[in-house]
Amino acid sequence: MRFVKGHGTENDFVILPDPDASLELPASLVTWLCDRRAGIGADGVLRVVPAKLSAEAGEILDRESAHGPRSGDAEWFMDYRNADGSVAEMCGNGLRVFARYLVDSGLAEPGEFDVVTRAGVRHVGLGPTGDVTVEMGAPVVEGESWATIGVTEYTGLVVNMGNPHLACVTGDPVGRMDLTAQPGFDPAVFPAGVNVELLNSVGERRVVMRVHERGSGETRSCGTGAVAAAVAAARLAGERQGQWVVEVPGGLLTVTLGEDSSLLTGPAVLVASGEVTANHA
Ligand SMILES: N[C@@H](CCC[C@H](N)C(=O)O)C(=O)O
Repeated sequence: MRFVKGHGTENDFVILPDPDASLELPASLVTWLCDRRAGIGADGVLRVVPAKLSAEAGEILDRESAHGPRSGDAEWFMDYRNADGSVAEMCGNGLRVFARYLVDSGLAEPGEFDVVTRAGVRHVGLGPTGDVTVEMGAPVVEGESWATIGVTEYTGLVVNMGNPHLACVTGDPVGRMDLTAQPGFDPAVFPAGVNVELLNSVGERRVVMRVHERGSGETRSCGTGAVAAAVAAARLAGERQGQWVVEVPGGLLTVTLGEDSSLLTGPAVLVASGEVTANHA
């Protein structure tokens, strides 16, 4: 099996090209690929599938066609899996790395194009090298909820980015928090689990964020989480739009909040490629 390894602000992925849509991805294969000792090691897997060969992508494109002609142009479907093998709707850093892979491998021209994700069609923009920007859609704020870390409870904003987030702005320094275990959360609000972001405001339109991701544990960055964090910080500052810098353990992301949209910009790099023989249980 051919693979490429890449990361976006150290949120890392195993990329699996699947040009004829023949690759099966049982959870056991994904967890083995993502295993940092027994496998390649990653926070998730990105399967690269031609949209026209994927029934799932076809359904998404049909559903989206009402939103405009652009969606029909998407050539590639990003099949994203978390490190535990679970399927997620969307991955912002993954999509930036996915786009970088398409351009670097000659499957897409530098510039702008669309990619199908389970959360819908997403527009990406990138040059032959450098940062990648993703149009992340409109963040949907669905009220407030709580998360617990140890005995401490944090209040946060429920933000739907296609996938579920709870973004908690706090005065407790996030650098000192123990995010090794899944934070407690309200299963009535998040029946399918949640990605939990903890953040401190550290300047004008600048936050420091750590995240515990559903299905992957603590990661060094989360793109959808960075947008959710910017939305929470903006609301607290009485703002709705503008550009926010989100410092994550793996680097810096820029989030631009618009009236009905959001953009995520940051680095996306490919670091290795090779052949792997699946020998998972
Ligand atoms: N790291 C991703 C989010 C990946 C999916 C998430 N763990 C979920 O289950 O919703 C990002 O960069 O957005």
